[in-house]
Amino acid sequence: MASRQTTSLACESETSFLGKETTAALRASFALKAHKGAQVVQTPFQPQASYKVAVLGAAGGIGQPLALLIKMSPLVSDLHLYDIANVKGVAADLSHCNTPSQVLDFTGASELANSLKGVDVVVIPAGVPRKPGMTRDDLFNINAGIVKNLVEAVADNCPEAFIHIISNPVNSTVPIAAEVLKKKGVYNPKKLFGVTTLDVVRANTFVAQKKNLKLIDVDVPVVGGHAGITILPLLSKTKPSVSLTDEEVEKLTVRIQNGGTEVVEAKAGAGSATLSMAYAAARFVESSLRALDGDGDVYECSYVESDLTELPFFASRVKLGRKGVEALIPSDLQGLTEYELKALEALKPELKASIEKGIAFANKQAVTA
Ligand SMILES: NC(=O)c1ccc[n+]([C@@H]2O[C@H](COP(=O)([O-])OP(=O)(O)OC[C@H]3O[C@@H](n4cnc5c(N)ncnc54)[C@H](O)[C@@H]3O)[C@@H](O)[C@H]2O)c1
Ligand SMILES: O=C(O)C[C@H](O)C(=O)O
Repeated sequence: MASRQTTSLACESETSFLGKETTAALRASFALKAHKGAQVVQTPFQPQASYKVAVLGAAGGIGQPLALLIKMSPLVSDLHLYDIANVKGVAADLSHCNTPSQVLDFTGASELANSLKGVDVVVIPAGVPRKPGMTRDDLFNINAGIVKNLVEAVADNCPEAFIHIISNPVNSTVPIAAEVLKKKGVYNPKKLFGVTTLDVVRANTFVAQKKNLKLIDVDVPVVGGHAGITILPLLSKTKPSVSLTDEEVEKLTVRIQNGGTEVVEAKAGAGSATLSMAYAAARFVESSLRALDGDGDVYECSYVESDLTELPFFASRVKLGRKGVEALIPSDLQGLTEYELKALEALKPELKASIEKGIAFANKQAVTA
């Protein structure tokens, strides 16, 4: 939950997930030429700063709409799109949007290193999605190796970058990435993030619908991890504070935990959440860029190395700054309801096992030089 309101696109108010100033700048960039009578007036547009963002898995269901949303950010000067196939057309298409960033395409392992040179933020949605009946952990066998290889390349080519891991199972792929970075001697826990923003986006949407609140106002912290019961929305910490019956809490919690499965089932074999995920990931990218740009008031939930519980990785609200995670926010975990405390204890064994599975996988693999 970014401290600036981030829950709705610009249509509802001046403020969008891109932030008020950014939204205004974006509008300006969409209207570079304003017609004033017969005269064409150029509206100058200056990005506030210029950051390079790489998307690995950019031709996929998440990658394409995510690339579009990142292309709309005035904070981005260069957008690098990498995939093992089909990325040339995506980049050609996107490059025709008259927003400031230049788009470059990179196809296949031989172009991976170049896609990462000088990059400030790397977003990784590469990998296979779920089909009905599968758990996120069922993706481990394929996606663990993909994430390992990509993070090795990140370590070699842009070790200072913020790394956003989207590929599932996030509960395990983030610990895998950490181990890979450690083996390469470049691990900075402040810059490695599991993207759990979609859980917050869902929680905000479902609570606002249930309580008939303006979406833009609702902010629910979601902690734990990103799979089933490890997703723990702290409804008692909702802002503005809402009054919910025990039955409402139970129903909302289960719906938020099953949000991904809801989409997987509706798509009936054609993949998992892509559009809402792209929206959520773009919000997290924008928050990271604002933090890099010196905004001192950026907060998001993310799955990071943590000492808030006995688990080495845990999703919580974090303060983002130029150097990555500036602080974990412990206050959300204080004064929990009995329901939340029980759910927090219940999620720990599953999350612990997923973390250990990721670490064990990474440690039995050879590091690619
Ligand atoms: N963190 C979350 O909240 C969240 C939400 C939705 C989906 N996901 C996960 O994101 C991942 C991607 O989902 P999707 O719907 O975009 O899948 P998709 O199959 O549509 O796209 C995946 C893309 O990754 C590419 N790819 C595969 N191997 C690669 C490699 N080695 N290097 C680079 N690119 C590679 C594919 O070519 C494809 O273009 C899945 O693992 C899914 O479970 C996570
Ligand atoms: O549910 C999935 O498999 C994709 C993603 O993790 C989601 O929460 O939508």
